[in-house]
Amino acid sequence: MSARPATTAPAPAAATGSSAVLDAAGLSFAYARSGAGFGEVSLAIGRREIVCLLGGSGCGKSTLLRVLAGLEAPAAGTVRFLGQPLARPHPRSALVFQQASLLPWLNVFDNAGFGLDFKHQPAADAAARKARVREALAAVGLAAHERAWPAELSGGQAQRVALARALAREPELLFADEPFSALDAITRAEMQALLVDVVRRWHAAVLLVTHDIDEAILVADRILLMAGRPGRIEREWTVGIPHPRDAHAEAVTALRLNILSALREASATGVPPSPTPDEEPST
Ligand SMILES: Nc1ncnc2c1ncn2[C@@H]1O[C@H](COP(=O)(O)OP(=O)(O)OP(=O)(O)O)[C@@H](O)[C@H]1O
Repeated sequence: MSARPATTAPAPAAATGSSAVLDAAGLSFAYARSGAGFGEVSLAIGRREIVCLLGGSGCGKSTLLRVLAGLEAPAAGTVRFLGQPLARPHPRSALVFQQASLLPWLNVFDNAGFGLDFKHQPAADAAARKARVREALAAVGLAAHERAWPAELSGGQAQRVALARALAREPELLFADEPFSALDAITRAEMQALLVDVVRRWHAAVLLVTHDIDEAILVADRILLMAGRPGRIEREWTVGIPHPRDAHAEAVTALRLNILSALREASATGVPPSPTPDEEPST
C-alpha cells in the first residue's frame, strides 16, 4: 500500500485560539511605491509547530513574514502573538535571514549573545545570559568556536551562529526567511536537519519561508502555498511523515508531485487547482 501525505483544503490553518503561538486574520499589505504585497491572509501557527511558507519568487512571502514578525504594519487585519495584538517584534520571537549578518568586531560568543541585548528582551543576569549563549552554541555544534571571529567562519558556520543567536532568546516562534538558500546542497541538508532538531529541543515553533519544495517537505509539519498577485495562501498540506525524512521516500515523492502540480497550475492560471476528491482534508 502506498504511503501518502495528507493534503488539504485551502487556508486558514488549523491551529487556533490557545494552541496558537501566532494567529493572523484578514491581513493585507501593499508597498506604497510598487503596490505589490499580499491580500486576505488568515493563518495560525501552533506551539512547537514548523510551518513552511512556500511559493514562487515575488509572491510576497518575505513581506508576509515581516508583517507576521511585527516588522511592518499591515494595511488591514490583525496579528496576535500568544493571544496579544502585535505592534512590534515580540521578545519571545527571533529572526534568521539568508545572510547571517554577524558583527565582524564581535567574536562568535558575543555575536550569539547579541540578541539578548535587544529592547524589550526580558532581563537576564550575566550568569544566566552566559549559560543561554553557551547552550545555544553547543546545540548548533559551535561550542569549540566561541572565540572565533566571523571572518574565520564558513557560510554554514556563520548561519549556525545566527541560529544560536536566535535560540539564545528562547523564542516561542522563530521566523526564518530563506536561511539556507545561500549554502551548498550538503550544508543546506545538514542545516535543515539541525533546525528541526534544535527547535524541537527548544520547544519553539517556526515559520520558514522558502521557495524550495524539497526543503519544505523535509522540514515542515505543515506547508502553506502562497501564489498569485497579490499573493494569497491558496493551498495547505499537513506533512505527517516522521523525521528524519528521506528525500526519496514514496510519501515524500508523492507530496513533491502534488505541490509541483499546484505550483505549475498557479503559474499558468494564477490560481492553484482545488484538492482532488482523493486528497484528504487535514482537519
Ligand atoms: N521595499 C519594497 N518596496 C516596494 N516593493 C517591494 C519592496 N519589497 C518587495 N517589494 C515587492 O513586493 C513583492 C513581494 O516581494 P517579497 O520579497 O515579499 O516576495 P517573495 O515571495 O519573498 O520573493 P522571493 O522568493 O524572490 O524573495 C515583489 O513584487 C517585490 O518586488
